[in-house]
Amino acid sequence: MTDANDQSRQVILRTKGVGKMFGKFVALNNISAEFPKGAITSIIGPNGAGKSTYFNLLSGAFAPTNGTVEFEGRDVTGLPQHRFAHMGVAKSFQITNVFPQLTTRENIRIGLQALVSRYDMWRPRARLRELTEQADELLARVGLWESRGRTAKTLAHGEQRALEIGMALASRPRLLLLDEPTAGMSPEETRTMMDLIVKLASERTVILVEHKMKLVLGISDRILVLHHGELLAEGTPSEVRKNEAVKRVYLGQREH
Ligand SMILES: Nc1ncnc2c1ncn2[C@@H]1O[C@H](COP(=O)(O)OP(=O)(O)OP(=O)(O)O)[C@@H](O)[C@H]1O
Repeated sequence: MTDANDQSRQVILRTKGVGKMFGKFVALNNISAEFPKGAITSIIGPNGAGKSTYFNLLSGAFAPTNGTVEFEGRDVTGLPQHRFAHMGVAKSFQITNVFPQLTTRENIRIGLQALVSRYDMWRPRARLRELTEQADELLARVGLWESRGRTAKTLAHGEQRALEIGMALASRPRLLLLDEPTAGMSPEETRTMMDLIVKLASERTVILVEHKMKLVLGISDRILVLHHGELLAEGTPSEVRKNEAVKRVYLGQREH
């Protein structure tokens, strides 16, 4: 975790009064929040709270109906998704998004190849060697180097999610957005994924969506709590844990 004073000095992402309507339904209402650079910020809340909708606004998948999104001090509201990727924002989804027939290494290489310029077509062999080295480095970082020759479909669910994160890292993002990275995982896979997130956060900012509060309390620098599309609470894990409104929302839920 980073020092609290450092965090307050630099903000990588900010939303000002963002809202999202689906027809007449208000999925998200007037959310203003700041995401400190170099920190892990988790967005939590019960089912239907608006977490995924907020995630989609932060990653540029949706434009907000109202309000603005700023990345590194620049207004990026409504910019197309690929512009977010170019600026240094990468994301991974709840649903695993790997190429099942390809090997683990080939999957990562595809992520890297997306960054290849036309010039590289003239020196394919050198480029392939370079890509393979970079892919192996990324595979090691997400704990999959030993599985580099396996086809992705034979990997366990947790390993597929790690692979997807490896693919997201190929663009060397400054901000990594993760939507429920432990969804559907066993307790052991969940622990491995949490360790990986902490490791990755030492090199870049991480924003995480999660509906199980307990899971993120130990690893987050800051927590935002959404409920019925509103920002119910925000603060450090201990502040949020003590918050009466948060306790009420989570009370009686089996898994938190
Ligand atoms: N495309 C859409 N069209 C209409 N309503 C939507 C759409 N997407 C989300 N909603 C509604 O907006 C509200 C917030 O949904 P959202 O998926 O953001 O919640 P969530 O906190 O991520 O929930 P979960 O933990 O179940 O994934 C829900 O009531 C949902 O039904």
